[in-house]
Amino acid sequence: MSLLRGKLITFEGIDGAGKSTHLAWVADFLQNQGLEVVVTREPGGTVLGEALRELLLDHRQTMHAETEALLMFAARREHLDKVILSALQRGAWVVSDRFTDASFAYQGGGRGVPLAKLEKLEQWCLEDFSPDLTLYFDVPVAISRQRVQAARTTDRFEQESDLFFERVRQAYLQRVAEFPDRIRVVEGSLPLATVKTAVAAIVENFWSAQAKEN
Ligand SMILES: Nc1ncnc2c1ncn2[C@@H]1O[C@H](COP(=O)(O)OP(=O)(O)OP(=O)(O)O)[C@@H](O)[C@H]1O
Ligand SMILES: Cc1cn([C@H]2C[C@H](O)[C@@H](COP(=O)(O)O)O2)c(=O)[nH]c1=O
Repeated sequence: MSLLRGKLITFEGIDGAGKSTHLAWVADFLQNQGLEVVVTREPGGTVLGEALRELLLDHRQTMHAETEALLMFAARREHLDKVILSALQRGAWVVSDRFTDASFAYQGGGRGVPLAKLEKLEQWCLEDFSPDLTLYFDVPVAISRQRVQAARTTDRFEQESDLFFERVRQAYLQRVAEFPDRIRVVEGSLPLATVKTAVAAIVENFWSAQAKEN
């Protein structure tokens, strides 16, 4: 993994936190610095991953919480193999809408899958690999619910209760406390322009630090 020349930036947060809205802008910014940028998402990013996504998000499906966790990590293993590692090895920067933190938040916090089991899966699938920078968009559950319901028909996760999303949010905040150097918090409930300024500051600082190192 030490031969990787590119960087992985991940976007995290509960549904409707504003990740996708800002991800496109970040990809444009990095491209304008002359970088090759690969935009991807989880679950998904590969043919198999997108097929698993269809099943995982389909509100007609029911599955055991640990089955859900295993499918998330299966999709991630494929994503790492087919998209992320090869891109990083050739020097591209990868911007992913969600990655492993989501499994700890949704399957761990939301569904109650023991963290020790998720840690084992993470170690198995990723070994010592982790994102270089994570932007966590923090929003109160009530705001995320309003945004999702206004924007589209809801999927299997989005149909979960407010209590589920409170647990997911708390689990994300626990990840923030655990990985303070990697995960940066963005106040996603502020007006769009203010959020964009905050995102820009984080990404531009990260980019400048990397550019100075090389
Ligand atoms: N800061 C903001 N203020 C007001 N509305 C916002 C803000 N950020 C995003 N939105 C709106 O909220 C909705 C959800 O945003 P977006 O799709 O970016 O969220 P997301 O985190 O990617 O959600 P999901 O994980 O469910 O895909 C969109 O309609 C978007 O325009
Ligand atoms: C990677 C990952 C995702 N999820 C959940 C979180 C979201 O509700 C959906 C993905 O939908 P989005 O609109 O693309 O955000 O999947 C999860 O539960 N666990 C995971 O590891």
